[in-house]
Amino acid sequence: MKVAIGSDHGGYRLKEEIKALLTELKVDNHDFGTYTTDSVDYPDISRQVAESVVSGEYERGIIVCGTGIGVSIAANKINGIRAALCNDVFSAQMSREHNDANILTLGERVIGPGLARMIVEVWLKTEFAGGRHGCRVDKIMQLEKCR
Ligand SMILES: O=C(CO)[C@H](O)[C@H](O)[C@H](O)COP(=O)(O)O
Repeated sequence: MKVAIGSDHGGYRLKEEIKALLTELKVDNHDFGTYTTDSVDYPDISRQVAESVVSGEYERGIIVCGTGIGVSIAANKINGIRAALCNDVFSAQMSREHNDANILTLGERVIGPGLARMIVEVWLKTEFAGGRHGCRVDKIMQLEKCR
């Protein structure tokens, strides 16, 4: 699996931790920045990661900001993206099983690196369950046509 990752300054340290985890897990990944703790605008990073997932270059994306909220809102503006803010393991599992989330967002100012690692591992390994959830995800994607 190829994974795109990114963060703003508020998520930079946790993004680096996740990058190390992906390398440990031998998951092919690309870091879209930011590369320092200097202040940047999270929609710019969200857009780059989201577009790389929609284009098919990367299968999934992981984006970190201070809370995980801003990057999630921004990523969900891109057609084809289902970004889920998961600051707990159960939500991470359900976001894959029920929602087929293709982007995970996390908040560095909310959770610690240990929990974040567990969330990322579960999110990467959990498959979409399909069935009744498939119809619901299809209905979500149809909402894009209303834009
Ligand atoms: O977008 C966010 C909140 O929804 C993120 O937490 C940002 O990282 C945060 O807003 C950045 O805030 P800062 O005061 O500019 O560091």
